[in-house]
Amino acid sequence: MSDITVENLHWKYGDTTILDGLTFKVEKGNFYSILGPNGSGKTTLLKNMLKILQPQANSIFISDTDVSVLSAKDMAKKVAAVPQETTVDFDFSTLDIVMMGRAPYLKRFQVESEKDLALAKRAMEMTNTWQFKDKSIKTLSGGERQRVIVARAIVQQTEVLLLDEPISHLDIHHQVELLETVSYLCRKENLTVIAVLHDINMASQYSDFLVLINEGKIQSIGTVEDVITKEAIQKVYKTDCCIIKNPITKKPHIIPIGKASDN
Ligand SMILES: Nc1ncnc2c1ncn2[C@@H]1O[C@H](COP(=O)(O)OP(=O)(O)OP(=O)(O)O)[C@@H](O)[C@H]1O
Repeated sequence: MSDITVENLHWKYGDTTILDGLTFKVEKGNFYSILGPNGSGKTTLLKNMLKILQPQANSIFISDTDVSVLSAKDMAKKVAAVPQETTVDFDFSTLDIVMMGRAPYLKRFQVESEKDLALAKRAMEMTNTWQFKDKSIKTLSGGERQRVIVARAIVQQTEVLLLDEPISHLDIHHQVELLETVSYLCRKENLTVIAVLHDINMASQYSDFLVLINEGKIQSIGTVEDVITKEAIQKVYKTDCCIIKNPITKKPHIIPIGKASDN
């Protein structure tokens, strides 16, 4: 059974159609990357899935539940998110920020337990952030903060993790570390991951499946070999490329050659 179903999802900003009847299914426990050019609607899709933007009824289902009717607290038990912008304005300790991931499970005025602290420690060790636990979140670098927000998402213990360009501020070491952590969660904890990525080669290496979006529509969905084709890159990104097999992982690896000609 599908874990997430998106069915004929539309979204407009004013009179401008951004999502134009998106329909696709996501299978539980897999790593999906969403690819597509700037402005194609990837973040708008994620915001609908998180109910930051209110989706129309019967357009997004998680484990057969229509998300449009879920309360904020119930949503937070099902879906965790790592947003594109992770700046925090408050002077909280890093550990406090991660512990906020437990909020959906606490009753009013209830304080966190030893179990909550153990979950936070585990998540921070997985993301290599435990050493920052007493530091103010405001003093961390962009990349360090990103990993802390991933730890907060992990302690939320949801079925689904959505990440919007999670590696855009990270150096290559931390990009690999973060994607390996997320892949590990998929495999070991049956977490369903949907990540918006711009780096096609990283997406190819770490994803089980890809969803390619163009102008608010699904261009293609499938295995990395199905989706990463010369023709699709040329059509969607207006870029000529050659595609080789990564000699180690055997996954498709694109090498851009130049801007595609207009005809
Ligand atoms: N609040 C808003 N009001 C009006 N238009 C918006 C708003 N947010 C986004 N848009 C427009 O919606 C379109 C899709 O934006 P979205 O952020 O979903 O694209 P994206 O695929 O995530 O792009 P990128 O790769 O550049 O992050 C863009 O044309 C954008 O300008």
